[in-house]
Amino acid sequence: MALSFSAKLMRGVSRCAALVTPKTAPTSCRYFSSAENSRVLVNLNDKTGVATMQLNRPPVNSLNLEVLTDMTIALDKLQTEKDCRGMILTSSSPGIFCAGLDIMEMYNPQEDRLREFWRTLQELWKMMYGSRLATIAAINGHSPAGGCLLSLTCDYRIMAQGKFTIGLNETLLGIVAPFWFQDTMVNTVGHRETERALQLGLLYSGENALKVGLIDELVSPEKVMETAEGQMQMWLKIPDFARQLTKEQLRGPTVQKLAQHQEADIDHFVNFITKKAIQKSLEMYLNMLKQKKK
Ligand SMILES: CCCCC/C=C\CCCC/C=C/C(=O)SCCNC(=O)CCNC(=O)[C@H](O)C(C)(C)COP(=O)(O)OP(=O)(O)OC[C@H]1O[C@@H](n2cnc3c(N)ncnc32)[C@H](O)[C@@H]1OP(=O)(O)O
Repeated sequence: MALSFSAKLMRGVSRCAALVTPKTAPTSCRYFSSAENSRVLVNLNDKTGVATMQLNRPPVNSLNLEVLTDMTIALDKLQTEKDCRGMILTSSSPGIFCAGLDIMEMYNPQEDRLREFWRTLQELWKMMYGSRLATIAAINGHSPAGGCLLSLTCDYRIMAQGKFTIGLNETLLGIVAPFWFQDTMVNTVGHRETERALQLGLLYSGENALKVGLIDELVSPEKVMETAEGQMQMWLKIPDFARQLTKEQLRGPTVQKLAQHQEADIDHFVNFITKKAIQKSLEMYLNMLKQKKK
């Protein structure tokens, strides 16, 4: 019998439930996952109640099924820690926050895995967008497509200055951002800017992202984490209950919309991605990425 998503989550939680506390760790800092080969590195500072989650899948932190699953498990675990109040999402590879979904998950896919991949992304998005935690994205590098989406699920975004770009560029790959990607963008920058950005597949510079409100602050790369930590202190001055209910009122309807159409959205995604023309577009985009190096 197929396991429900939550059953799979519980299985995953029990597999990685042991908290690892390396001898070198400060006593206030608990490591949920610190092995260098973990795809997601998570630690919780018991003194501040703030967790840090680092994407750790070099070279570009593209999101495959395993990374999405690990993030979902880690977030679930943090949310059940009653003393955890905030989370900073960042990357262990300065220069690349996240290259978005792993295109290899969508290119020549096996249908079962493709379905599981999309469902896991949906679940992660729902958990992140509706999280009881105050969440801040410390965007320390490029953040296209799914990378931009991840940052948009946070309550506040701080990006590193430099040549990095951010945006929902799906149309450049010949694919379409689904309604819940669009909703997240509309809720952040408004309808008109989303129309322009998504149709053109705009990748914004940090300066332009700041102008349209896609990010909240643009700071030098070495200041990204300390700015995130400082900002988090402000968010945590607000009583959790009041902040969480306010977030729920503002974001709940958007989360509910996906929850109500989740199965149809998976069918739609699978039908769309497996079309010959879409596979051709993905192939051309992958070739373009490879050519760029030569
Ligand atoms: C009508 C309703 C429709 C319903 C739904 C239908 C459709 C579904 C929509 C799906 C939504 C999709 C969301 C996505 O996130 S798609 C992914 C989009 N991502 C990108 O466009 C980013 C592509 N990557 C880059 O632009 C660059 O890699 C970079 C992030 C700027 C970093 O540049 P650089 O440091 O120069 O690294 P390289 O380009 O050399 O990359 C290193 C290797 O990594 C491979 N790579 C890069 N990105 C990805 C990726 N997203 N997935 C898989 N692989 C990736 C790249 O090819 C290099 O590989 P190599 O070393 O083997 O050559």
